[in-house]
Parts: sequence; C-alpha cells; structure tokens
Amino acid sequence: KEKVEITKAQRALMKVIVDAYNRHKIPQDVAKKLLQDQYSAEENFLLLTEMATSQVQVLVEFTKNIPGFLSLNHEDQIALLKGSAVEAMFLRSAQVFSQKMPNGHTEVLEERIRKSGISEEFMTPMFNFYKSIGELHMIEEEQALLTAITILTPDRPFVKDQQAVERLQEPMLEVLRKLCVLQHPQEPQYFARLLGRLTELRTLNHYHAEMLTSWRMNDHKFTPLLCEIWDVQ
Ligand SMILES: COc1ccc(-c2nc3ccccc3n2[C@H](C(=O)Nc2c(C)cccc2C)C2CCCCC2)c(OC)c1
Repeated sequence: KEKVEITKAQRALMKVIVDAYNRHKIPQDVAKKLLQDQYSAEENFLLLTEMATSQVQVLVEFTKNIPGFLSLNHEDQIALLKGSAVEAMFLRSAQVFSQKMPNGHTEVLEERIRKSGISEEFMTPMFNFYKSIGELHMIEEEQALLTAITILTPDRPFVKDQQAVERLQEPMLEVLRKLCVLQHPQEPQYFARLLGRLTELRTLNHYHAEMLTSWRMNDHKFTPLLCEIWDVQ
C-alpha cells in the first residue's frame, strides 16, 4: 500500500494556487440572479457575455499567480490563455451548477438555463458535463488545481515550447494525484476520473461558438475580448 504524503513544497504550491483561485472568483453570484428572476433570451445572452468577459479577466489574474507561468515565452502565455479560456468557463459553470444549494434550487437553475436561449442540441452535452463534475464532489483544492492543470495544457494550438509547459503542469498533476489518494482513499481510480473530465471538457470546446451564434435571438453582440477568445464574429 503506497504511503502517500504531500511534501512541504507541494503544500506551498497548493496554497498559492488555492489562494489565487479564491481571490479571482467572479464577484457577482450569477446562480442567485438566475434563481431570483426569469430573463429574456436577450437579457440572458447579455448576462452570459458579461460573465464570460469578467471570467476571462479573472482567469488572466489567476494564471499570473501560477508559479513559473510568467517565465514562459510571452506568445506561449497568450496561446495557453486563448486555448483554455472556454474550458475554464465551462469548468467554472459546472462548479457553480454543482455547488450545494437548498432543496429544489438546482432544478430551478437547470430549468432557467434550459430556457435561457441556448439551443436544445447543446443542453445534453453541457448538463452531462455539469452532472459528471457534480458527482465528483470536488474540494476547492481539487477545483483550483484542475483549473490550473487545464490552463497548463501543453498541446494547445500555437504553443512553441511544449516542454516548458509540461514542466509546470507535471508538479500540479502530482500534487492533485496525491490529494485524490488522500481525499478519496476508498476510490483509487478517482484521480483518473478527474482527468477524464478534462477530456469531456475539450469536447465542449467544439460546441461553444455554435452555442453562441445559435442563441435564440437576432444580432448577437460580443465584447472585443470575447471575439478574441471565442471563435465568433
Ligand atoms: C457558451 O455557452 C454557455 C456557457 C455557460 C453557461 C452556463 N452554465 C451555467 C451553470 C450554472 C450557472 C450559470 C451558467 N451559465 C451561464 C454563466 O453565466 N456561466 C458562467 C460564465 C459564462 C462565466 C463564469 C461563471 C459562470 C457561471 C449563464 C449565463 C446567463 C444565462 C444562463 C446561463 C451556459 O448556459 C446556457 C451557456
């Protein structure tokens, strides 16, 4: 039986990531807003673009706190952010959707999202992902590390020095692996399940542009930042 122990250095790394993750959370609680009122497809689309825009901004701040990230080649820093922004948004949405809420609230939230203006065909893959994240009951350390690991994916398009990114991602993966063994001793395959979610996350990447352009309304307006990050307009 492997005696798993998180070293002092690994604990320090985890603390940096979790502190940065908590510091850079979206201030406004969109779930509460959606539970309070029903919005039109236009209002929901505006809310989505506002949330997505502010989420990209906090993602940049979070990423700057990942040890070693700012020492990467500058074009690679941009390539990693562009390549992971949509996945980070869906990961954040999944975590918001899976957070503990009073009885019946999650069902209301799901209903509001289903009727938000997004077209029917994307609901299944999106909610399947949200529910598979929910079933993992991740602690915040796991959520923060998983977000950092997603950003530090070496094989994003246009990344030149993939080895440099691997050298940053590997220590994160090792801490997460140990954390999973310690947190879920009765589930040896938990770490593998967690990484499997990242594969499912990539498939959502393929849909996101069409999710937006097929939003039930005319004249979809995007902020300049979202035009950069999303393959729209
Ligand atoms: C690209 O298409 C998407 C992306 C995300 C969602 C989404 N899943 C959610 C799960 C729980 C709570 C809210 C959820 N959102 C939106 C949201 O704001 N996501 C969000 C963002 C964007 C940044 C930071 C943090 C979050 C939560 C609501 C935007 C307003 C209309 C309803 C969805 C979506 O729903 C149809 C479609």
